[in-house]
Formats: sequence, C-alpha cells, structure tokens
Amino acid sequence: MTERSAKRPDHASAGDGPAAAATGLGDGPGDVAYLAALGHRVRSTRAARGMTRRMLARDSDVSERYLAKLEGGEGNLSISLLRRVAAAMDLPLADLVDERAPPNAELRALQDLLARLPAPDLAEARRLLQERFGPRASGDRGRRIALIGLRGAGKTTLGRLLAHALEVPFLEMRPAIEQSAGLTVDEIFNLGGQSMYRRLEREALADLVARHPAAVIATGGSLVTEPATFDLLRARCVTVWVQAAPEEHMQRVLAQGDVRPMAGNRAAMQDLRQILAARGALYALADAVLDTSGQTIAESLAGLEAIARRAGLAAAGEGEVDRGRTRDLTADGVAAG
Ligand SMILES: Nc1ncnc2c1ncn2[C@@H]1O[C@H](COP(=O)(O)OP(=O)(O)O)[C@@H](O)[C@H]1O
Ligand SMILES: O=C(O)C1=C[C@@H](OP(=O)(O)O)[C@@H](O)[C@H](O)C1
Ligand SMILES: [Mg+2]
Repeated sequence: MTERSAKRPDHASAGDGPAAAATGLGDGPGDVAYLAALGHRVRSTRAARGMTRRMLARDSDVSERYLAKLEGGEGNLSISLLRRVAAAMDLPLADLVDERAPPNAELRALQDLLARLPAPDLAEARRLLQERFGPRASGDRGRRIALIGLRGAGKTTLGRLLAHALEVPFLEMRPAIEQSAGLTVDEIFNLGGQSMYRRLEREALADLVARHPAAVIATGGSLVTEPATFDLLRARCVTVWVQAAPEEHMQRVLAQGDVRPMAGNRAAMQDLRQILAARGALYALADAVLDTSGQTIAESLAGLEAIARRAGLAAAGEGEVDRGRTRDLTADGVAAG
C-alpha cells in the first residue's frame, strides 16, 4: 500500500476542482443547458397535467414570477422550492431533476409493475430477470475469479496466493489502470476527477478480461459503485466478496502503515462502518462471500480455494476452459482437497 493521497477513489469527494469542470458543473455552459432542460421539463409536465402557471403557483406556494423564471431556464430554485413545485404536480422531485432522458413507456410500465409487488415476489422477479437478462446471461466467465470488498479485506494478499495455487495470472486493477492510462491514479484524479477514473477503470477491466481467459483479479474497493463496470465484472468473472469485521479492516489497514483513510480520528470507525453499510448491498451481489474475520491467511486461502473449486475454477471448468491446463492443475493436486 503505497498510495497516500486524499484523492483516492475511496475518499475522493465531489469537489469543485477539475472534476467539476469536466462534468460541466459551476456557472458554465453545462449549467445553462441543465437549467434550460429543467425549465422545459417543468413547463411540459405542467402542460401535460393541464395546469396553468397560476394553478401551479397556488398549489406549490411559489410565486408566478419565480415559476416563469424557472420555466424560462433562468431560475435556479432552492431544492425545497423545487420540491414544492414537483409535489404540486404530483411528481417525485427526482423525476423533475433527473438529467437522463425520461424512461420510455415500456420501462415505466415495468417500474410500475415492480413497484406494486410485495417483497417476496420482488425478489423472485429479480431472480427471473437476472437469469434471463442479467450480466450472467451473457456467460463467458471463463476461468476468471474477481475479488471485491473494502480495503484491507485481503483481496491483494489472498488474490496473489490463489492465483499462484491455480497457476493463473494475478491481475491487480490499480496498476492495470495506471499502465493503460500511462498516469498514476493521483494524476488521473487531478486531471479528470472521478469520471475520468471510472472510465479508465472500466476500460482497463474490459481489456483485462479480453486478454485473460483465466486469472485472479483484485479489484479496487469502490469498483462496485459504478454499475456498468460492476455489471461487466459479474458478467465476465466469478465474483467473491472478501469480508472482514469493521474493526479488523481498521486494524489491518493501520498495520500496513496506511494511516490515511481512517486512522487517528474518532470518526474513523464510523466512516468505515458507513462505507461498509453503503456498499454492503452491492458487495452482496457477488457469487460467493468469504469471511476472513478472525481467520489466518492460510485459513482464508483454503476457504477461497474451496469457493474456486465449487465454481468449477479449480477442477473441471466451465465456459472457455483450457482443458489441458485444467488437467494439469488437477494432476498437480492443486484442485484437490
Ligand atoms: N485472514 C486474512 N486474510 C487476508 N489478509 C489478512 C488476513 N488476516 C490478516 N490479513 C492481513 O490483512 C491485510 C490485507 O490487505 P490487502 O491484501 O492489501 O487487502 P486489500 O487488497 O483488500 O485492500 C494484509 O496485511 C494481510 O496480511
Ligand atoms: O476503492 C478503490 O477503488 C481502490 C482502493 C484501493 O485498493 P484496495 O481495496 O486493494 O486497498 C486502491 O489501491 C485502488 O487503487 C482503488
Ligand atoms: Mg489491494
């Protein structure tokens, strides 16, 4: 762990530096275009609802003059005023401020259908859709296994050992990103912020899986927060969530001499728990979970090898398995036990 900057993906915040410039935030043309589009959305929603501006003013308790500015793309209303405008049109605020194109009728109908389902049916619906259309439906995970999880979980440590045991390359995302970009992660963040980093991360992953039919990949802890990249990872790799108790994460990261992320301050453990809580549902989408809490490295490695075996990676493989290699591994006894 050599990287010490506060701008790492785990800690970068949406500041107003170069990243903001890159995404068109601030007082620039991107802002103007956004406000114009927002104004247009308000006007067209109001029209579709058959409301006059006066009616909207009355129901939202926002002045007609203010609404005129908003609809004209000149009003940068406070969030609470905007919320009142949305509520008066019986629209979630999120729909009003969403920059993406509105969902088409099919998507809307599907969202409505799902929104009406009770929780158990919803889980079933997700499973069915996953099977038919999810990342895994596109198959071809080869003999790739990817480790996800928070910093200090043991992705790098265990990934390297597992790769050795399976006799496949060990690939670490971070240097792969730096290599393909020709820049350090710090430089990437200084140059283009979070969005540039996320794009390069996705490209580096696509490149790695295209080049390696068999590998152990240690990902960056925050990869899972980028849906397209995480989808790609799950489509092309068997994924394992490497877990540890928050206290152990803390203890391990500190033991590595990495005092940057959560050391020394009282909020540190709370931050860590918050990150874990925020990402837990994403990490939980992995194919398997390995809990390393209170385990030695050897014990965790054995657990990881068992997962690899169950996924068909250590013994008879699946997809584009190199049969010769699989036989070799089995003959070596690597896959046994
Ligand atoms: N059971 C275990 N599994 C993996 N690592 C462990 C375990 N117990 C202690 N460690 C230590 O925890 C640290 C994990 O760090 P690292 O592999 O860099 O995690 P990550 O890549 O997920 O950030 C290492 O210093 C390792 O020696
Ligand atoms: O959160 C992230 O995306 C990252 C976390 C760190 O990795 P570890 O989780 O292995 O510590 C870092 O080195 C990597 O470049 C990016
Ligand atoms: Mg690591």
